[in-house]
Amino acid sequence: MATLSEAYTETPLHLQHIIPIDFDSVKEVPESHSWPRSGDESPRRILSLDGDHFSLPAIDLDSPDAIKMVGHACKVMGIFQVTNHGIPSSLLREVESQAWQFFSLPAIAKVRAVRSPGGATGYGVARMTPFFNKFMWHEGFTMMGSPLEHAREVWPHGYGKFCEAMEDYQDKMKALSERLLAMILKYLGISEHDIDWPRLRSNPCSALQLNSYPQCPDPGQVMGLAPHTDTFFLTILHQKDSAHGLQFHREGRGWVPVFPMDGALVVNVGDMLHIMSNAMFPSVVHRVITNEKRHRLSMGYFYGPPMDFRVGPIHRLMQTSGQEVAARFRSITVKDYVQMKAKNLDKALSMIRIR
Ligand SMILES: C=C1C[C@]23C[C@@]1(O)CC[C@H]2[C@@]12CCC[C@@](C)(C(=O)O1)[C@H]2[C@@H]3C(=O)O
Ligand SMILES: O=C(O)CCC(=O)C(=O)O
Ligand SMILES: [Fe+2]
Repeated sequence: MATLSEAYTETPLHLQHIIPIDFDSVKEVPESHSWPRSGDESPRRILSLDGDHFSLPAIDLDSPDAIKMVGHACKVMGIFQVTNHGIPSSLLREVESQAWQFFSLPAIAKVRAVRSPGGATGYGVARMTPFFNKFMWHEGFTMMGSPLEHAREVWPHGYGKFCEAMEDYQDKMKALSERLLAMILKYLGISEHDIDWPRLRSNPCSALQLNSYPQCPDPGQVMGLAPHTDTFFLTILHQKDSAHGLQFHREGRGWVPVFPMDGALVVNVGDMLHIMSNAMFPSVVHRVITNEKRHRLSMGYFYGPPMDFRVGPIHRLMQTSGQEVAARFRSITVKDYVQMKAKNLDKALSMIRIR
């Protein structure tokens, strides 16, 4: 069966710029990284916070109402926070510390772990970079399972702790993703008979992405991560301490900041859950802005179905109270959707939309 990395090898080569600039050596923002200062997409454009403090709901996963609250948050916002998620804080600290050690290395050392052209894992700019005419103030490190192959290039004699922490984190994130997905399906009234649940869980596509947003001399000019939706079912994000930067887009309100909450993880709906829920759950558009004083780190875990799984609106959802609801998307294999997204980014969803 094809793997997620194999799906990416078909991304056209001209869509690949890979190595980030050496942020330590730049004293002012180069033209290549300077985004328009005005307009909706400007990094400066945010929700006016005066008198309008908005905080993302934090759901206690151990609460008896957790299923209802998770489902409701998926429906109205497509993004929420969770507490009592079962990820030990010691592991979160260890992953932060390992990520920090990696991104603090000189550029020449990080490049030893660079993502190969057509590859999916390793160090580099965000995959979506070629869709924008400016670069982002960001560097990332992507893993799908063990990061050994890259880590031993960076630390030939000391890669053990990095690999151990990243593998343990991915195992625990996978379990949490399964738990959240099960809650979401339960909320939707979907049983194991309505969906091939064992196969869905058998060989999921997943990735861990470490994100680094170095401090920037002029944050209003740069974009940490440009607006996008995530491809898979859901993303679980951990933000290191209090440096904020993540914003999501809300119709009629603009860009809403997500302030990190100690001990909470951010969960957002991705395209595949949007498709399977027949657009009941929005695949939330989000972006990241940077800080002048703080270097920000985040870790995103992406969880989706196996590569050969067909995603489409769940049939059961289209038969509510005896009435047939029309499917809003055609079904597509995960592999084809990943490739479509790699070639078309935000146009991919509309390419499979029926109505
Ligand atoms: C599994 C993945 C999702 C992702 C591409 C990737 O292979 C690993 C990194 C992910 C990320 C993070 C930044 C935004 C994004 C659009 C990108 O360019 O790389 C997402 C990708 C995605 O969800 O499609
Ligand atoms: O760094 C963040 O807060 C968000 C990262 C993100 O959107 C991603 O990795 O897809
Ligand atoms: Fe994202």
